[in-house]
Amino acid sequence: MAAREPEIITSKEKMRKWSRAMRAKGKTIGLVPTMGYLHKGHLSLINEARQHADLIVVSIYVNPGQFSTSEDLSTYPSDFYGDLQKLMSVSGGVDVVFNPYDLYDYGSGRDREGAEKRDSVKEVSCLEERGGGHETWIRVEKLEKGLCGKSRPLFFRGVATVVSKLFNIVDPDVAIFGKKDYQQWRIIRRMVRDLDFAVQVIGSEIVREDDGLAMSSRNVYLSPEERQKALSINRSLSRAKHAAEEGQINCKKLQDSVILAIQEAGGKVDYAEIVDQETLEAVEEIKAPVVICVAACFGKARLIDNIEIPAYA
Ligand SMILES: Nc1ncnc2c1ncn2[C@@H]1O[C@H](COP(=O)(O)OP(=O)(O)OP(=O)(O)O)[C@@H](O)[C@H]1O
Ligand SMILES: CC(C)(CO)[C@@H](O)C(=O)[O-]
Ligand code: BAL
Repeated sequence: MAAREPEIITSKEKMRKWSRAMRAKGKTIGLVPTMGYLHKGHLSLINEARQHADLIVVSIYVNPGQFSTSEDLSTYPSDFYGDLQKLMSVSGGVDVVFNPYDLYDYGSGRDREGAEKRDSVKEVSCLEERGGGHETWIRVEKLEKGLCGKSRPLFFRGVATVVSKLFNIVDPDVAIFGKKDYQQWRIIRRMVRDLDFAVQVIGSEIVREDDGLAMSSRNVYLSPEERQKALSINRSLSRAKHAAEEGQINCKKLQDSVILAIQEAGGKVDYAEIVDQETLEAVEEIKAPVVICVAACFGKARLIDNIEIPAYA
């Protein structure tokens, strides 16, 4: 099939018009939210979206509201034209790339309120630091607290808020998220349920490199040596799953084995926890379906990965 160029829409007003026009024609819309620098993991989400919707919108937006001021917003990798080439290679194509310039631009009513308030707030995201006056945030209060939320306390606030904005603008029937970002997927599902968004949220399986490393835009930060060492993440997760299959249901023992393997490879473990798949609460023994979630740094790359384990006991 000939490569099809997606339409590029850069303003929220045009995006909304397109979406309304398509819905008026009876078309269903699938949204794949991304921050760009696309890889095969992203493309798998598009393929999944194709199974559920007539038209596909891929958003590419590096959201300042989910980065703290000490994180990598300014160096986050991007390659918009490379991304377009990749999107054109997807079977069935992509209808729209939504690459907004005005997501947090509210027109002439802008003020510097966000910046002025900065001193009184302990943690601010890059969005507030810039001071556009945005002050409405969505918090998924319990699910956002553990795992990545411990070291990135504003991250999920930023994600839930920007995803809500995208849902309001694109008005999709279906949205696809990768299970690599397991906590993010669970948070979006809970937000959609709790706030009655009319969007079906689908979690799509993790896509890995041939050697098992979970694909991630931030893998580009790894030196060849760090990349080799980072394989300890997936390998230790697979070993822990195997041990659970063999009857080891003590979570502390399993977690410790994962932490040790990553540390021995030179990684700095942020967390390795076994949690309930739905509530993300820590469990002591595997009796119901769990997921082992890991975040670890190799050099300047902070990588996350996980493995689901059904209950064996
Ligand atoms: N290897 C993967 N397999 C499946 N989905 C993925 C994979 N990597 C990313 N995704 C999904 O793609 C969507 C967009 O993610 P994003 O653009 O942040 O990419 P990323 O590779 O996760 O980047 P980062 O390295 O910054 O975390 C998210 O829903 C994410 O879970
Ligand atoms: C969902 C998302 C696009 C929101 O900015 C981002 O967190 C991501 O790429 O996973
Ligand atoms: N994949 C989630 C985006 C982030 O970690 O900033």
